[in-house]
Amino acid sequence: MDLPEAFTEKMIALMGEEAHDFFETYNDQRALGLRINSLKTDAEKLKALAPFHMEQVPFCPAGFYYQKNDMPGKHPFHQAGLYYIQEPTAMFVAEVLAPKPGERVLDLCAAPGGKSTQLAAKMNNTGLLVANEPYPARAKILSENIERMGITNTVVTNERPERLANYFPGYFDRILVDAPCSGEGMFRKDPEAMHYWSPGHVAECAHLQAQILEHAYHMLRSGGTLVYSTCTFSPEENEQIIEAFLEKHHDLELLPIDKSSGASSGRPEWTNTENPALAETARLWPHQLHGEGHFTAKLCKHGQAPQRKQTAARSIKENDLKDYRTFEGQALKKRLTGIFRLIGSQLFMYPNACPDLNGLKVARSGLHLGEMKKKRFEPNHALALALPAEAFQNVYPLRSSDNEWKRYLHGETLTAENMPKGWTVVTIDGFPLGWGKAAGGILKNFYPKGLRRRGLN
Ligand SMILES: C[S@@+](CC[C@H](N)C(=O)[O-])C[C@H]1O[C@@H](n2cnc3c(N)ncnc32)[C@H](O)[C@@H]1O
Repeated sequence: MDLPEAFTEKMIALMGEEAHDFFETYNDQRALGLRINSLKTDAEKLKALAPFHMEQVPFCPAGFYYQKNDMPGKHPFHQAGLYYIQEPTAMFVAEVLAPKPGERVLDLCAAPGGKSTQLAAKMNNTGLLVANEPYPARAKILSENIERMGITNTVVTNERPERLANYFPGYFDRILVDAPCSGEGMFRKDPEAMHYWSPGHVAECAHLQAQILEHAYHMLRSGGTLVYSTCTFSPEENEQIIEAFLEKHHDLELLPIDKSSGASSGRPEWTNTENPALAETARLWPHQLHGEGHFTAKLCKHGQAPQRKQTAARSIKENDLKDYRTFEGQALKKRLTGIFRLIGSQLFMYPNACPDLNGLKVARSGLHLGEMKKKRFEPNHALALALPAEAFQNVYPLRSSDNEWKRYLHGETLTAENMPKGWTVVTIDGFPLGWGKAAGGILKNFYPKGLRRRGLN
């Protein structure tokens, strides 16, 4: 691999003899990982059903290495949201933030959603996760991944961090800043990243990272935890960012990170002050474990944090849910309760802990239930993916061992003789894949047009 010359020179200056082992990894295959979605299944079930070779990632209980020929992205279980394909060292970060059910959590730089989907699973779909991404096209991908994984406790915002900071001062229990970076850990995965790399780009990223962290600081409550991470090796974007952040805010303290599963200490000697506390940060190196590489710092805020009074989001009236309730009575076995909100004709169920989101650019507000049409309700794909098969009245079962699922994911009509008329959830080996509507011996296909054929033969 033709690494940028200035990059190799810099790494040799920093690492000395160790640089040899580090550069050797660029001749190896990159590490491939998937993380099981604990909201839908577990390792035992997936191992029994899926034809993949799964080997435990040591620093993430739900994480597994797979082999190139497995191609889990092409398996229908991917569309059913049973796992997220994620670079293994990236899985370390949400383990360090370790959010708990019921908390208020912010993922400030969230697209495409690897870490957000992991955080939501760790929160067991409760509390409130705000997953933010400033670029609209990337926010859309993030939103689709939140939907695929059946996540209902998450609001996807499409905002600049400064606007969110005005809205949510002192609000969050935990914040993740998985910052845009120079991506030195991405060179094996995405060789394009090497073309963007330059010492100037590293400096630009460092400048942006410091700004983003400032906004995150203002949104963290007193006693709250902030995790900062990058997928790059440069000290300017890692230890030096944390060094400056600690100097600016004396109420921040670096917390220790468990390194027993292969992470190593941050490098205070790569900073100006050589603050020994920086050794509490963690580096995951590709020559020390199987993965591409990450940096992670965990901080606690001790000082006071001014807050803004938030108004809780209020549900629309039960009377206005009539068409939805009619649909629900026919299609679901359970009655949903929560904060129902209409955005235009689209009906959502907000996360229970959600404030009203007036004034924010929101790409997804909790569970998208469907659309209120004239005197009828049409369910959204998100609803099929958010509930287990047992929650639906009518099920059209497909098996991954047959090829029928390809026809469904391609958008074709399926035969449905002797099926009860109406909304039906299509499952793959017992896991919901999407909607169909049975009538006259056929199942009309409601798999979203935008998702059809994507990544499939
Ligand atoms: C390293 S990626 C995040 C990866 C994501 N956390 C995941 O695990 O899938 C950084 C993200 O930050 C976004 N970003 C860029 N500039 C930003 C800014 N000023 N504030 C917040 N996010 C920004 C990028 O568009 C990108 O999606």
